[in-house]
Amino acid sequence: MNLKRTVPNILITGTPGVGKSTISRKLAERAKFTWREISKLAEEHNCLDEYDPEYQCSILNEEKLLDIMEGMMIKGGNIVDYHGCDFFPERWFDGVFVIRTNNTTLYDRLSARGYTGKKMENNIQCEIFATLLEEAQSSYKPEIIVELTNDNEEQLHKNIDTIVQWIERWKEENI
Ligand SMILES: Nc1ncnc2c1ncn2[C@@H]1O[C@H](COP(=O)(O)OP(=O)(O)O)[C@@H](O)[C@H]1O
Repeated sequence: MNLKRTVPNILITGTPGVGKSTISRKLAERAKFTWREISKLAEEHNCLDEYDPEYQCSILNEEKLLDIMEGMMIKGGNIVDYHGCDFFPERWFDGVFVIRTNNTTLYDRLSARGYTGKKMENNIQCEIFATLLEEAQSSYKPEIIVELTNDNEEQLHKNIDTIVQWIERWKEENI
């Protein structure tokens, strides 16, 4: 059976605070795609295991979450938003957008969110070392990865336009 998608699936990834949710929400409205917010899906479907005191967050039951999402991803038109990307099946995604933010801006955004201490430090380091970009590069083909800087409102609008245009181009090339 040929299950070729007629609209792409998109992954929006990056360090917490870079603007994944903001971009995903706006993009879902513009492109009429479905926003699959992993943290919300995990909560709704009981995919969160015990609390990790070091990282100050609940541990995601990845296997369970992937089983739940499998059916959602078949038709395309999904925007998946998560601060990790290596555990998803590669075949799910046609485009992987890695969102980046400069460290000072990220620090301010995470402070406003109440992050302090080790949690703040880990996230800033994650951005400094481009951890998510590297993770994307080791998990997906280079031609489907796009890195976008998201420091201010102007860039936010530009990024949405860039992804909308990318979707249109994908459709022209794949239908
Ligand atoms: N391009 C941008 N310019 C200014 N503020 C932004 C921009 N993108 C996101 N923000 C703000 O930064 C904070 C973190 O954004 P959010 O989308 O929640 O990040 P993430 O989903 O990656 O954790 C929010 O307060 C959001 O309003």
